[in-house]
Amino acid sequence: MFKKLRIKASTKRSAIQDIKGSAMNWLQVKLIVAVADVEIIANVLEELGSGGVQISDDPQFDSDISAGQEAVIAFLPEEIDQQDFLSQLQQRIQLLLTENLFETTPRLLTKTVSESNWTNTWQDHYQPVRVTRYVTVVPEWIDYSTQREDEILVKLNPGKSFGTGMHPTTQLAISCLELTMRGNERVFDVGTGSGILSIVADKFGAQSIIATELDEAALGFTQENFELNQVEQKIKLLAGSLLSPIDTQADLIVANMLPEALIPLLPQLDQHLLPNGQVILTGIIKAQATKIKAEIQAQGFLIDLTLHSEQWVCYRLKRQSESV
Ligand SMILES: C[S@@+](CC[C@H](N)C(=O)[O-])C[C@H]1O[C@@H](n2cnc3c(N)ncnc32)[C@H](O)[C@@H]1O
Repeated sequence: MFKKLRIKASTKRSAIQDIKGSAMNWLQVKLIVAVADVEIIANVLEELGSGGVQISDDPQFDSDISAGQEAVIAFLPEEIDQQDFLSQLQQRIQLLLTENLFETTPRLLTKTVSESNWTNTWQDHYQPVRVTRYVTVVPEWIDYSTQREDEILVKLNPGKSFGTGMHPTTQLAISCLELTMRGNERVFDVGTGSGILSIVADKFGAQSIIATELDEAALGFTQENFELNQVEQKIKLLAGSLLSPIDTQADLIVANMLPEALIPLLPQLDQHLLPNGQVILTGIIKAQATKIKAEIQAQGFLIDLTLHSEQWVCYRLKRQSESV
């Protein structure tokens, strides 16, 4: 029994077209984990560019799991480099194990499956989602009209990139943008993925936006999403790591990335932030919040707003020297 399906971009636009049309086989990647480890492993799968992530939680229906365990399941289309995906997945798990982030060691199972059993569910669940008071995220292929005058629509096409609006960290970042932005800000969006936070920042009245992304394979989808929302003129998309591709300063920097990317970002913030600038950081799992907080303070920032969702935390920062 699948208790929930987290909607994540599939791997390629052509894969989406295959989902909609002809039959194909997929590699099912199934990780048997302790219940407490579900979020982190689902997040890793999504960051690596998996398809829809299902979570199976009932041993009656799933003989691979026993009490206290759940299975996090992703499907990889034939056309992506599955071996590369699996090797990256194993490396990430190893890294997280060395940081003692799992309650138990995840068990990896793989098998080839036909698409028919899951793609309908995948599409059925990828529906418009009202993320905040104002923002609704809508899959490109769904006809949706605003339900309220002040509703802000963000149209997205799943691609290899992360950021469908369904993940708690994306939702935290959007909520924090909504709480923070007053209009006319220069915004940097680090690790833009699908581009969702840049699009939202534009809708909230940003003066200009620069988005960076390490994963060059995702950039085509990001650009398509900018065009879909007619914000491509406003947002400059740069390939590269963290803030390194940028040599200017912003009023607001937003980043939704795992701590392994956030920690090296912290020393880059000060030089990229205008006076009275603010920073929104999420992607932080509660177990790592203390470590991140210490790093934030060590870099001369303080946290003036904290938001939580499920096991995730979002911090808004400003310089300690500008705290009054
Ligand atoms: C969790 S996703 C967030 C995507 C989107 N911003 C959102 O909020 O949904 C993190 C993104 O950061 C990118 N990323 C990871 N490390 C990075 C780095 N060092 N520099 C730039 N982007 C990075 C990943 O490729 C991924 O697209």
